[in-house]
Amino acid sequence: MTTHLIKGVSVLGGTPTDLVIRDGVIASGPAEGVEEVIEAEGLIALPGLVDLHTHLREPGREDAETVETGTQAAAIGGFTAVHAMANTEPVADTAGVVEQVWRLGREAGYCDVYPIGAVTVGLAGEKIAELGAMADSAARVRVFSDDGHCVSDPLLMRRALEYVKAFDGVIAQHSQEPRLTEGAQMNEGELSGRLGLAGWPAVAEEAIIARDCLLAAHVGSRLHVCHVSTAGSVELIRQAKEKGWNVTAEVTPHHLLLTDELAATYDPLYKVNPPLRSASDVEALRAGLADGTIDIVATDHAPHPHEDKDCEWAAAAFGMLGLETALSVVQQTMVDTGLLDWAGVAERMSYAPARIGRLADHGRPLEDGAPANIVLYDPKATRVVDGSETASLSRNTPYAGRELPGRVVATFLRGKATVLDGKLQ
Ligand SMILES: NC(=O)N[C@@H](CC(=O)O)C(=O)O
Repeated sequence: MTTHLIKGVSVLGGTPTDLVIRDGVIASGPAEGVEEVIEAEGLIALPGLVDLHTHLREPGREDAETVETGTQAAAIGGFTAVHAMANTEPVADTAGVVEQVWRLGREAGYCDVYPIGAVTVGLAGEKIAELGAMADSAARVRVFSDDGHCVSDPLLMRRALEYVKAFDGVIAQHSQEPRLTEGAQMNEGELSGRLGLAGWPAVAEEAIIARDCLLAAHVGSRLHVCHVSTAGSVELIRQAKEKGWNVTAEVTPHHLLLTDELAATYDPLYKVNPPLRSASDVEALRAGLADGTIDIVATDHAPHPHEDKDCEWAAAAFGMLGLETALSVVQQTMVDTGLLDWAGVAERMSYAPARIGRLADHGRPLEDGAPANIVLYDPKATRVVDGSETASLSRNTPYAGRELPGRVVATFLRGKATVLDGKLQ
């Protein structure tokens, strides 16, 4: 394995220093035997990013994404670990499917893949899946989610929360009261009325979050709230944390930047679950992420082939790409606004998601002896996003034509460069 010297890099935005990567770890002592030097003046080194919420689509929808293309997109975005959501075909609700996804990730070699197990069989919300078998499998599943669907039955949710305590698991809930969102197309408000699209009320998200926080506290288990999108949700999570309950939460990059005003274009690129919300929700999400109420940024990378997006709004699939642009959007919304420093970004995009997923080798400070999972990032670069150039198999980025700051220059997975000079290796 190549020994790298990264010269003059600013670790988490601190004073420039040299980093040596030898035999897959960050090495101490003099830079002996260096084979490749990376001049990193002006670049920031962060621990490899960890995504708790990625849709890789394999098995079943390899026309939208495969484990290989999705992890290539992840590496380009600076990620060294992704959690793969369970809504594949077949659903990842057995040890066999999660092991298949885990193995495909290892074979591709761009990024570690940690499969998420479904909470209920077939995501149908009727019967608890084989959570223990998935936890005991080679994939060592710790995160369980029916994402795309809410575990709406309170008794099933209670049982799932109780069940995962045995192996220190967590239920990642897609908080959406189904009866309140039947046929919903976009955020409920004055704009949905004007556009004639069925509204998706904030309370549909908030009612489930409130219920689940109470359930998690009642049984003493771990709850993770997926893609928080409203100001009211932030407030509920704040209250749960004040009470000391074991609740964590994520926000997506798109909910930190984009608003429901974009639905006025009727362009399904902006159709997503949960929907883009109002400017005041965006402000509350940014504040919640800054003060730690929301623990992490997770991409909810949701690739869809063009035939599922290139159609009228009501018929289009929900979801947007996120892996390749996440760090830039976080820079624009949180760092360039003064809400977070780079250490704060490392906490929310690497350390904390690794803790929630119980990952040992990711989300570690860039210290001697730590696995060399590293991203080198140029915060001064800018680019206009080209929607036709994605490592992802799909093209449904909501940022096409938008100028975003920053550029991932290199990504290292256990000392092996997966990206160098912005290009996949
Ligand atoms: N987030 C999305 O808009 N889409 C997700 C699942 C979902 O509907 O939540 C997907 O799998 O496409």
